[in-house]
Amino acid sequence: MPHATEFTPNDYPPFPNDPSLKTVELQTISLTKLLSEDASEQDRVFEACKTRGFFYLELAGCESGETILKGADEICAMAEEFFKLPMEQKEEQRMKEGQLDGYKRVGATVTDSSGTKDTAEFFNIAKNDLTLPASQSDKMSRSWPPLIMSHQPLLNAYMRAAHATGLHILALLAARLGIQPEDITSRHRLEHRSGDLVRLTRGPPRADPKMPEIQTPSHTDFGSITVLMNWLGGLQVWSESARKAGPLEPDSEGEWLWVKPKRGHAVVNLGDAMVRFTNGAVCSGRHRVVPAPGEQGTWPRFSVVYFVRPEDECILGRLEGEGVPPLPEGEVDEGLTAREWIMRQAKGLGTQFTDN
Ligand SMILES: O=C(O)CCC(=O)C(=O)O
Ligand SMILES: [Fe+2]
Repeated sequence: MPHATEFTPNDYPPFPNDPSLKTVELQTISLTKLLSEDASEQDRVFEACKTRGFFYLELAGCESGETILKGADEICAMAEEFFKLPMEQKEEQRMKEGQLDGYKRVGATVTDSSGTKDTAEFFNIAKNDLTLPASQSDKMSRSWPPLIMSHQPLLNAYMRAAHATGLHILALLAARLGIQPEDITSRHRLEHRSGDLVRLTRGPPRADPKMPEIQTPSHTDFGSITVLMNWLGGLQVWSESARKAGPLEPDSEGEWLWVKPKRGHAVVNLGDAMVRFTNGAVCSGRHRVVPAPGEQGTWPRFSVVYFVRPEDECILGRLEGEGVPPLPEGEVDEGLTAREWIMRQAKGLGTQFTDN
């Protein structure tokens, strides 16, 4: 029996307690402690970012954390409504060539070199549009559906909290690497154009108990830092930390490990831009999404992701800092802008921008 209301996290069964499911051990970092400049919490986050590039962020106890925690539930209820709209209405919001925002239907992305299609749909909502004051709605890059516009205050508050949280973490990593924190913050100004967005994703229940359908294919995130809220299992990380970007297949021996969802916590991970800025001092972990294991897999899986990305015109290259390794003799940065990098990676991930 399909579930009539799909996003009901209080009804979800727990992640299975099955020793054959290998899970990853991630550090749990308190946002409240980070915001109060707790040095040992900063040490732990720095360590997590130098190794796997993934950690749990405990959200309770501070205003921005509570905004994310409560906001994600409300945004997810909205996402359920959005994905229930007739396909023609969703397709009106289709992501077109050269765009990062909009709707991507099931199957628009290939997940492997033999062309297997993805099974999740997502909707990307642009930070630059939803954080505009109401008097400037005419400056929006597209006409967002009424469902989104009626939630603008919620999305605006969420985006600002997630952006500020991400930047706080990036700035402290910079400081630990001897990079001027302003060298990071000046490249991620909220009002400036960037590929920042909220992504709402819906993956269907597991169709085949053995073969995991791929909801989101293997990738590293393109931007600087990602704040992910999810309620069901399904996210997996590649066991070997790598510092090389690029879809689709992992380039090292290893295996997929489940990331257990943890109530009250975001999953935070670094993206490729931070690897570039730090010339590999920190890691951008490879991950993918499959349907949740066990009983959890009978539910559709939703996630709400905020991507903090560098400003469009920012050059992705090594920043100066005593903890940042030098480029090899004779090597220079490619000089790509963040926009060029993100568009290139989005294409490489296999997103097809076709009408069919
Ligand atoms: O849905 C998730 O849990 C993560 C999705 C993801 O990795 C992405 O959209 O980049
Ligand atoms: Fe991702």
